[in-house]
Amino acid sequence: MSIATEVKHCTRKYKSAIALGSNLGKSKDTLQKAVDFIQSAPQIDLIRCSSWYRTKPIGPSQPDYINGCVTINTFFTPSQLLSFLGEIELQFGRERKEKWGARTLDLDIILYDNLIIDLPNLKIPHILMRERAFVLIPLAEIASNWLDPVTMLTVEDLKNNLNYNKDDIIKISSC
Ligand SMILES: Nc1ncnc2c1ncn2[C@@H]1O[C@H](COP(=O)(O)OP(=O)(O)OP(=O)(O)O)[C@@H](O)[C@H]1O
Ligand SMILES: Nc1nc2c(c(=O)[nH]1)N=C(CO)CN2
Repeated sequence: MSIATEVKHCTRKYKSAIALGSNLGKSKDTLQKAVDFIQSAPQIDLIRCSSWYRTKPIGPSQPDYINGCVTINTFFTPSQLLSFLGEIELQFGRERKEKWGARTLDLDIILYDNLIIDLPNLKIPHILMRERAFVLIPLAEIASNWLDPVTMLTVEDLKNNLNYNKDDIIKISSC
């Protein structure tokens, strides 16, 4: 297990997994454009993009989501990556209203190398990743062997441990 309270400066690229979600507006277009944005950053190389899934909302009553995941190699530190993703969310008109409420775009850092990051505004691995089918199913498609540094289980193992209704998460298209 590798615990880091912060990575101050990257002298090499680190692998990271990002979850994307949207349930307001033209969600699939938004997500596709967000992937274009992510890969246009000089500090980022896109490795893989999962399929897109239509998923039932967890939380308050709201429209279905489109969800997916990407893996990247990046020179961004975890905090720089969080700021970069926050800027993209804002560009797509994201407003923070209610917790777990509807949003045009949500970008979460799920994993960053094999590091455990515990900052006030940033927890990696994402604290809810192990219970979210809408994260683990797309992520297992593109990074099944990645080890969660907290449980030392692979993404595939975590996915297989999930209890979820198969009708609540439907693959709709490739990235
Ligand atoms: N791994 C992470 N990825 C993205 N944001 C994170 C992470 N860990 C902590 N945060 C913090 O979570 C804050 C709230 O995020 P956000 O508004 O997207 O929450 P949410 O999408 O409603 O809920 P959830 O975090 O459960 O998906 C962000 O401002 C960020 O500082
Ligand atoms: N299906 C689904 N449900 C959610 C999602 C999401 O991306 N997909 N995001 C949430 C808050 O981040 C809350 N609930």
